[in-house]
Amino acid sequence: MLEIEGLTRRFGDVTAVDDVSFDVRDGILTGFVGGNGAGKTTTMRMVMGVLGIDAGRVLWQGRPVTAADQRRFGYMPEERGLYPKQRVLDQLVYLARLKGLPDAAARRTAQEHLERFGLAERAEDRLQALSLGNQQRVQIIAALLHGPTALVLDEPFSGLDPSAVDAMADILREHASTGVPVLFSSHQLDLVERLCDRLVILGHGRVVAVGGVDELRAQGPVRYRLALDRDAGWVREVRGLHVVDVEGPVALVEVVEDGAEQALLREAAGRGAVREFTPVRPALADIYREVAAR
Ligand SMILES: Nc1ncnc2c1ncn2[C@@H]1O[C@H](COP(=O)(O)OP(=O)(O)OP(=O)(O)O)[C@@H](O)[C@H]1O
Repeated sequence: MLEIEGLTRRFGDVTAVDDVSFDVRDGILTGFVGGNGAGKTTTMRMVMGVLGIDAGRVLWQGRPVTAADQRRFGYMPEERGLYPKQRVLDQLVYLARLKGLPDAAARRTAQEHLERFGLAERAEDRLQALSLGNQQRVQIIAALLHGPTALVLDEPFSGLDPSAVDAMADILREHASTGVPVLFSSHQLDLVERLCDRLVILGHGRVVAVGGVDELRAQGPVRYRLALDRDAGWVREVRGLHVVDVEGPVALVEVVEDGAEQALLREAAGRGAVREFTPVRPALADIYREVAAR
């Protein structure tokens, strides 16, 4: 397990990361989300030891992380940083060897990963000849080649087409299922919701929410969808509700005062047929908007 304890980093007057604490647990996919400039990249850089820490510490398996531990992690930095002019396979073999794999094993694992990401035919191309999405796939492979003990990935899904997103998601799940802790940042909340077990939401350098996706969703507003056989515009008059949307006979409302949903249902039943009255779990995007606005 990776434990991040009170990490803080300032750039001049800006406190980019301010007393940030959370765990990245073994065998679990942890999504790291937050608006532009929230401090995700800065936090990941400190975890990987490529940026100095002003306060706080990073623990790996219960003790302060060492450079040797960090070398065994798989890291996909925001700035990427492969060599555009080098051939794809040569580059991956070189990187795998740097991580300590013998030549034959390095070649075999690089080829297997290229195959998996649909890039086997591009192995002899220079990186710069590949599309940006394919360059991104190569970058991901570079982080995975050596059988990392933890994964720290900065926006691994950005720029990928849907089939590469699926391949990437499968690979992250696979790594997690072998007990590896996986932390990845993303702006794609639908993807994070689909993929993650846990979530850390950062806002202005601070942790604003952390927990299981279902747990966070359960803390969100309680909404109901009401479908009638006639216009539902009158729901705006019901006390204790926030009307999110009304379109003809269908309304989406949020309960502000306990019990308001019962009053709503009674009123609806008195006015005609109720075709549907169901609780709606808020999407992660709604939770995110709510906590980010705090
Ligand atoms: N090297 C640096 N020098 C000065 N300020 C920096 C530096 N790196 C980051 N910052 C500032 O720190 C804050 C956090 O930036 P960071 O890149 O960590 O956020 P982020 O959550 O990764 O954002 P994004 O989603 O846009 O990539 C921002 O205000 C940024 O301008």
